[in-house]
Amino acid sequence: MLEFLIEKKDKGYILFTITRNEKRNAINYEVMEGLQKAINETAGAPDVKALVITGEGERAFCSGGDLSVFHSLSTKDEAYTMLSKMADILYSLTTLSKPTVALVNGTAIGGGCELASACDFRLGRQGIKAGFVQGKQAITTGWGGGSILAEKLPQHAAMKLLMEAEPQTVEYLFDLDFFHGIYEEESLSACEAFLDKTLACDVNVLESYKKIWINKWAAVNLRERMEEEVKKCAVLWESDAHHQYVKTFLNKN
Ligand SMILES: CC[C@@H](C(=O)O)C(=O)SCCNC(=O)CCNC(=O)[C@H](O)C(C)(C)COP(=O)(O)OP(=O)(O)OC[C@H]1O[C@@H](n2cnc3c(N)ncnc32)[C@H](O)[C@@H]1OP(=O)(O)O
Repeated sequence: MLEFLIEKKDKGYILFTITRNEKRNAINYEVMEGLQKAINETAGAPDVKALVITGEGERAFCSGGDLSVFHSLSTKDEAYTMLSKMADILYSLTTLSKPTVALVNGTAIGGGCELASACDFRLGRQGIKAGFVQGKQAITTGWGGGSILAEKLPQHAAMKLLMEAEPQTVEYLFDLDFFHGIYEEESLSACEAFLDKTLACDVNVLESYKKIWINKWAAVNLRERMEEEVKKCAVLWESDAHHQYVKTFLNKN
């Protein structure tokens, strides 16, 4: 069964859905490939103006890395290979030439929050929670999401989220400017209403504006900072404390 869906919508955007509800939309290697494909298709299609990312069902947007797959990565070097692969994808998502939306329809945990941070806009469904919980798992954001968050949020807000490592309510995250809208209606309708005016603009206009931020992120060496973050996480990954967390989670479930 395919672990993701890429749909071109009539309103002029591509919808990427992780279809692993039974694993709370955790990211494995297949989802990584799918995400890169959706990014490339959005960039390459002249009639596509935006990319929207979401998760199947209502339970989870994305529960981060698939621990049932990644638990086999025990050394720093093994972890680095996986972490840097996803960091490359998140950088290409961050710097995609068109606007991007994380449609956070359910819980977002760990790498799920990194994925959302890489999007230009984040919409959260009423009642959901999201958290950069990596700190409670004896690691840090391993896909470069901490550096991305530092570009998107004021310093105090980004630091608080990363250093407290707790799932927080959508209202709390809206107040910190992590979410740009809270919705109660059906997810796609809420997203289309949010994007309505943007999708009415010419694609060249959208790309020109997006370039302002792409240039800024290049000037502040975002890619290099993400790489440093990945390397630091890879070192923590091989600690006993992190392996113990993963073992406990997998045994509990
Ligand atoms: C690895 C990269 C790293 C980074 O660089 O950022 C990270 O992403 S670290 C974060 C890793 N993710 C987690 O620790 C999240 C773990 N999951 C949860 O805390 C919870 O599942 C949930 C997301 C809060 C949802 O809770 P709930 O709705 O109660 O579902 P269950 O816990 O019962 O899970 C159902 C089912 O899904 C499996 N599952 C959930 N998350 C993952 C995951 N990340 N990887 C693999 N499998 C996952 C869970 O094991 C259950 O499976 P079954 O028992 O077989 O039904």
